Amino acid sequence: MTKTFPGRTRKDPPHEVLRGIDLEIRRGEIFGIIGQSGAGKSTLVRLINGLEPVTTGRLRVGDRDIAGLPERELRSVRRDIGMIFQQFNLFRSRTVAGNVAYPLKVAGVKQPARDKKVARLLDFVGLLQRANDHPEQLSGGQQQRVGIARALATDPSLLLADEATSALDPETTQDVLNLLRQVNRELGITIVIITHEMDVIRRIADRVAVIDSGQVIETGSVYDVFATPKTPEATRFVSSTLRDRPSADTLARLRQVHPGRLVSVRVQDRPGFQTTLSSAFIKRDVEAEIVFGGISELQERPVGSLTFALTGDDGAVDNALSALRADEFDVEEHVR
Ligand SMILES: Nc1ncnc2c1ncn2[C@@H]1O[C@H](COP(=O)(O)OP(=O)(O)OP(=O)(O)O)[C@@H](O)[C@H]1O
Repeated sequence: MTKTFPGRTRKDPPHEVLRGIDLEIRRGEIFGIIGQSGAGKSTLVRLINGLEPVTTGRLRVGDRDIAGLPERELRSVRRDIGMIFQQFNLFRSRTVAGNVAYPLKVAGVKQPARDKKVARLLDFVGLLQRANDHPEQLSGGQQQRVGIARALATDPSLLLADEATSALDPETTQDVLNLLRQVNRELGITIVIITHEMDVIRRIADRVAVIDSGQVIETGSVYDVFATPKTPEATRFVSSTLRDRPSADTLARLRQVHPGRLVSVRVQDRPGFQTTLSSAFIKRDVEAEIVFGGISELQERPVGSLTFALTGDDGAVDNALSALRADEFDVEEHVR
């Protein structure tokens, strides 16, 4: 699908914000959408939610094609979608319980069924004791928990989280992500999480799409995108969280203390990875010293990269690198 906004004035050209978007989000998964500010993430959320019409193409939510649906039917699509936001968007004048009760009231749920449901939701998010407090008496993480309880009130099958942890500190972020995982695993709710932080994707998502300038430039399992990013943009996002590649400053420092050629090799989850790697150097009398690196685990498989200073005959180093590349090792030489 595509989305184009008209120019602000008649003279301004139309603004094509999303181009050729071709995505499938599967029922029951946690799907991450990552991109820089302005990439078009929020617009995509507004399309999925039926708040903005797509310009061309099709958009199916569940078993309904929502492109071109009349407002009345869109409302019923929206009832099946919960939303949480960066700034929580709670009513300040209502209590915690009042905030969670609100969508139920709108849906016509009468007391005492409403009170019962609110209590169950607050218990689920761990805030039953705070039911009568007002949002400003709660921490940011607790306010987002209220946001989650409110989003779940109408039993949606899809939850859209737009930068839901961007206003939170790292520890609180982890708590909220744990709660979202619980929502997904225990209640079977599909979650679409929009973020500019690769760390959030790494911690929670099953699959991810990287969007850049309104296009999906990469999509796949979180492991695959982390282990073998294919575009410079995805590589940048991955490095921002794994910190497994030396920065330009670090490279300059490494060059001062290590005489050899500096080469980074991406870690792969395959049997004999390390043996094959080291024997490629040993066989050719190339000395390979690890000078930088980071290996971590993702979905219980190793990811990361190792940077070597290679010393030996120049031709032998070239041979070793060619042999590794031929064996599908991802090798990057840091040329001066
Ligand atoms: N109603 C609109 N009319 C015209 N242009 C719009 C409209 N809404 C969004 N845009 C433009 O679409 C582009 C993408 O915006 P969007 O908010 O979707 O990006 P984003 O990836 O969510 O970024 P951020 O994280 O900063 O919100 C921006 O250039 C924005 O100016």
